Order: sequence, then structure tokens, then C-alpha cells
Amino acid sequence: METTANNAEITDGTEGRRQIPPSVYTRYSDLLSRVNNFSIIESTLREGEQFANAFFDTNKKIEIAKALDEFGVEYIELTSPAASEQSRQDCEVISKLGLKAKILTHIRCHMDDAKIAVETGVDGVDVVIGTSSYLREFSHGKDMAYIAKKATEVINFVKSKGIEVRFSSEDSFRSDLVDLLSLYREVDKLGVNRVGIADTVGCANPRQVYDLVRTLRGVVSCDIECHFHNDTGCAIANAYAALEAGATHIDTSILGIGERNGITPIGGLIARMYTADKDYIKSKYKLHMLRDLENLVADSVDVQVPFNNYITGYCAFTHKAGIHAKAILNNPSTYEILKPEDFGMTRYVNIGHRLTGWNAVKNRVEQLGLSLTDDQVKIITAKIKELGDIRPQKMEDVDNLLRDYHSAIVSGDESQVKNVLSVVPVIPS
Ligand SMILES: CC(=O)SCCNC(=O)CCNC(=O)[C@H](O)C(C)(C)COP(=O)(O)OP(=O)(O)OC[C@H]1O[C@@H](n2cnc3c(N)ncnc32)[C@H](O)[C@@H]1OP(=O)(O)O
Ligand SMILES: O=C(O)CCC(=O)C(=O)O
Ligand SMILES: [Zn+2]
Repeated sequence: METTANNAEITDGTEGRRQIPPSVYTRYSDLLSRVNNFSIIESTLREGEQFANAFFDTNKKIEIAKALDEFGVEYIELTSPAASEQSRQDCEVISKLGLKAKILTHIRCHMDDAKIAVETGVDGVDVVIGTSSYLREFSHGKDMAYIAKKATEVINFVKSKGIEVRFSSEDSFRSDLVDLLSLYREVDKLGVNRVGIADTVGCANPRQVYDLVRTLRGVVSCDIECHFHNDTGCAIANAYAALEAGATHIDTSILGIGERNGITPIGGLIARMYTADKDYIKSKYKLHMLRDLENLVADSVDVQVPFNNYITGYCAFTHKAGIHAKAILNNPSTYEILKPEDFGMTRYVNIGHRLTGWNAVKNRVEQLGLSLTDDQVKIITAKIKELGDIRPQKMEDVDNLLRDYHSAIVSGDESQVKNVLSVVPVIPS
């Protein structure tokens, strides 16, 4: 059974649908929730550049920006033009590409940075400054009064250029709540497009995120962007909790690359949001492009796509255990919440091992165009298990065994059947 958040129905994975009582879906139908109405601020070319291995030359940045644009992200965030001369020129070049996605650059809360940023032709500027006592004491050394004053100056300046401006507090979850809300209220009054919450050290959990975003939603009228680091594995869940609480924009990067172990990965966020509202996600993003996007970035930063990556990991749609395989073959929704075909991926049922079952083997027998009775399939399944007790079997070897067994049965020669079944497992030395 599968629950869809937007229409509050339960589907059985086939055509049949029935209504469920309102009490079950009250949380999802919360009017402030933006689970099915949000934008991605894709930061592979900003946060992602902070990943240990990352170096994107101009051509690579252009290639990544175009691919992200085609995929359908709403915003692309670029490294600060204050970082280096090439970074500044890259902001200019990418702003001139004429992409559908809006181009943002990310700067410190400082007039020098703001002046350079607005000259690059970007559609908007993301301004950030640390508000936790750690960062106020050990990073920039400024107090809240200074931050509010400088933020006002920078925001008014960016706004005067007629482009978008977002103001974000770095390390929001270790900042004083009253300080934070007062600051956000002030910048909201100045007319920022968005305020941002950042879990810079990855310390927040979904419940804390929900509470902070929901509180902030009651304080500001502008959009709310959220940025989650993944140090403790909560980056996707936190993004989801933020959207449930009314956040409107989520920062992502391809494969989650970023400072330390990175931020919310775009693929993982897509998997989560597809599960909440498949039609919405399919209408917004070209999901078949996800694998190519990830491979492009993996190659550029010299890493492998993880084996268990969301959606595109090599085993993301591989089914192994007999109980799973039987049900999957009857109806994929039994053990799959994501449809591989929606992402250009393929389902695979692995039978060459001791956890297999006769239903999965029967399916393979049929795929090979062989004809065996259920009892015969059970006998050959026992043989596969015997071989699988020694080591996993390659699909090719299992297929050969099935063909040999089938030929022996068809020949009607009992000794041939015995021969096939007495194949001795080779014990690895
Ligand atoms: C959490 C995040 O990921 S935020 C984004 C991080 N991104 C970057 O750092 C972009 C790449 N950075 C750079 O190229 C450089 O750090 C620069 C160009 C921004 C600054 O370089 P430098 O002037 O050499 O300073 P340095 O990096 O040593 O220190 C940072 C300076 O910014 C100040 N600062 C730090 N954060 C902020 C902020 N949010 N707003 C304003 N000032 C800040 C610090 O106090 C320090 O100032 P100081 O020169 O008076 O000591
Ligand atoms: O600008 C932001 O909101 C986030 C900055 C950042 O990368 C972080 O705080 O981790
Ligand atoms: Zn970050």
C-alpha cells in the first residue's frame, strides 16, 4: 500500500484507490506545508566547490550549470565573486548563458563583496553572516547590533540594483532564538526575497528544524530557504521537515558534495519528495537526467557514485531475497517506493545465491523460454542454494545450469538429470 501526501489517498500500486479517513492525513494537508510547492537552490557550483576534491574550471561550470538548468532546478548558486578573479568572471559568464534557472551568487555580509556581486549580472545575491556565539566570537567577531546594521546596508544596496536578495544566518541552530527572530523580522521589513536558515555544522534534527521553521514562518512574510549539512546524516530528513513546516526553498548539491561531508544531495531530496508527491516532482524535473548529472559531477571531482546512492546507486533497484523477489515479480510496489523506469533505471532480480526462492527461479526459467514444472523448479532451486552455500553464482552460470537441467529433463534420460544435479560446488581455495 502506498500513501500519497497530496491527495490523501491510499493506492495499492494498481488501479484501485480508496479514500482514507481525514485523521490519517491531517499532518500532510497542513496548509503551511510546502511539500508540494518548493524550489531547489542548487549549490554544486558554490557549496559543492567547497568539497575537498572540487575544482571546476569555467567550461566545467558551464557544463554543470547547463545540465542543472535542463534538469529543471529553479536556482543555481555560484561561488562568491570575491573569492578570486576567475570566480568573478565565471559569475559573469554563467549569468550571460540565458538559462531558465535564476543565477545567484553567495557573499559575506560586507559591502565590498556586495559591490562586486551586483556588477556580475546575477539575478540575485545570497548574503550570509554567522549569528552563533561561536562564529560571532571566533569568525567575524561582530555583535548582533553590528550584524543588523551591516545587513541593512548590504540588503538595501542589493535591492537598489533591482535584483533578488536573500539574507541568511550561518549556524542558525546554535544561535540565540530571540536574536535570530529579531534579525529576521528586521530584514523581512526591508523587503528581502528570502531569509535563510543554515545548519552549518549538521547538528539539527528534523524536530528542531520543524520547530524553528514553523516559528519563523509566523514571524516573516518572505520566503524561507534552508541549508542542511549532513554531518549526522539528517540533511534530507531535515529538508523534508523544513518543507513540512513551511520552508519554500531547499539548498542542494549533486551527490551532496560540499564542505566536510556536504549537504542535502539533490538525488536524495528528489527521492524523498517523489515519495511525497510523485506527479509534482515528475512535472518539475527531468528525472531521467539524474544519473548523468551525478556521473558528470562524480567524474569532475574524482569520486565514485556510492553503491547505495539514492535512485542511481548500482543496487538501488536490485532485489535479492526470495521473499522479496516473489512479491516484486507479482507487483513491484510491494518492495519499491520509487519506480525505476521514472528515473531511466532498471529493476534487477538476483537469483544466483542461497537466499533465492523457487518463485524467482521459475521467473528466470520462463524468461529463458524453458518449460519446467513447479516441482522441477523447486529441485533446481535447491541445487542453486547448494552451490550458493559455497559462493555467489554468476547469472550466466545459473542460466547454464537451468538450461542443462532443462535439456536433461527433455531428454527423458534419468542419468543425465542426475549428472546435472550432482554438479559438485567448487570450493574456493
Ligand atoms: C558556511 C559557509 O560555507 S559560508 C561560505 C564560505 N565561502 C567562502 O569562504 C568563499 C571562499 N572564500 C574566500 O575566497 C575567502 O575566504 C574570502 C575572499 C571570502 C575572504 O578572504 P580573506 O579576506 O583572505 O579573509 P579570510 O578568508 O582569511 O577570513 C575571512 C574574513 O571574512 C570575515 N567574515 C567571515 N564571515 C563573514 C561574513 N559572513 N560576513 C562578513 N565578514 C565575514 C572574517 O572576519 C575575516 O575577516 P578579516 O579579514 O577581517 O579577518
Ligand atoms: O548561506 C547560507 O544559507 C548557508 C551558508 C553555508 O554554506 C552554511 O552555513 O553551511
Ligand atoms: Zn554550507
